[in-house]
Formats: sequence, C-alpha cells, structure tokens
Amino acid sequence: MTDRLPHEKGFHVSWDQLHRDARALAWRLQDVAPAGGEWRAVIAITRGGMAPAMIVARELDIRTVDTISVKSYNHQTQSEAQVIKSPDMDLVGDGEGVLIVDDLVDTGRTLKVVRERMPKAHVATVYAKPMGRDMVDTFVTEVSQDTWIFFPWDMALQYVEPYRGA
Ligand SMILES: O=P(O)(O)OC[C@H]1O[C@H](OP(=O)(O)OP(=O)(O)O)[C@H](O)[C@@H]1O
Ligand SMILES: O=c1[nH]c(=O)c2nc[nH]c2[nH]1
Ligand SMILES: [Mg+2]
Repeated sequence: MTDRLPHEKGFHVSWDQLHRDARALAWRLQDVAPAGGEWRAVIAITRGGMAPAMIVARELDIRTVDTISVKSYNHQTQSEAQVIKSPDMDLVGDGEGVLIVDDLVDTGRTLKVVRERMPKAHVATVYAKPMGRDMVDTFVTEVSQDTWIFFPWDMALQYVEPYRGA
C-alpha cells in the first residue's frame, strides 16, 4: 500500500452496514426475480462477493451457490481481469435464472469477463461506481468514482486521537 492513495475519498463499511445493505439488495432482487419467482442459483464473485452472496442467498432461500474467481486488483492497482476458477457450467448454462453477486462494481472490467461467460444472468452488486454502473442490473448504493470503498474484512477497530488533542 502506498502512502498516498490514488483515491480522494474513503467510504468505510462496517459489518453491520454491509449486512443491512446486502439485505436491501436481496429485497430489491425479490422484485425482479425470474418468471416463477425463483432464482436457480447464486454465483458469488470471489472473494468480495462471497459475504453479500451468502446474505442474499439466505434472504431469498436459494440453496444452490457456486463461485467464479476473478482477480483484477493488487491492493488498489488494477491489472487485467483473469478468471482463476469457473462455476459449474452445466449448472449455469447461459445464465438464465442465475443471480451473480459481487460486493461492488468499479470500472466494470470484472463484470465484463463474467457477463461474457453468463450473458443471460442477472448481475447484482451492493455498491457501484459510475464507470461500471451499466454493467450491473441491480445495486443498492452508488459512490463517486474517486471513492475507495473499504470493506470490513480489510479493516480493524483501532484507537483514534480526540479531535482537539491532548
Ligand atoms: O469493476 P472492477 O474495476 O473490475 O472492480 C471490482 C472488483 O474488484 C474487487 O475485486 P478484486 O479483484 O480486488 O478481488 P477480491 O474480491 O478477491 O478482493 C471487487 O471485489 C470487485 O470484484
Ligand atoms: O476494496 C475495494 N474497494 C474499492 O473501492 C474497489 N474498487 C475496485 N476494487 C475495490 N476493492
Ligand atoms: Mg472482487
């Protein structure tokens, strides 16, 4: 991690906030469920999509959960998106009736790779930045492009000096 981060702002998300936002995502997804009202499976984009996918699957009572592993960042530096592990494509098919879940969309490069493999799937993220927003069918909260989202699994509680000092 460099001393000066390339992003102007930080949006720090607690576990509690993530839980509430992922639940809000599930409630939105209920309104756009496929004909018949059931998603066939949830595909989590690892690793960041796993916690939101679990919460969504729990809320919508979806028991079939698989993963696709896409790596595109080393800390805050993006390289080319690579699929490291695919889901069971016999299960997924062209993605019809399948829900793909990730924690966020930023540039949209990760979702571009995923959508190419499952073109008919419904793509949902908890957070979205403007550059990648059109790659997502359903999301909860938008933040500006110059904001870095800090997730609870990347943070720890720590002491903070009082504002007026000692
Ligand atoms: O829209 P993009 O610009 O492609 O960025 C979004 C992706 O980047 C992060 O994943 P990352 O590749 O860092 O892996 P991780 O989920 O394992 O942390 C994040 O969880 C999204 O999956
Ligand atoms: O933790 C993260 N926060 C972000 O804002 C982001 N954008 C891409 N990848 C990201 N990972
Ligand atoms: Mg990710």
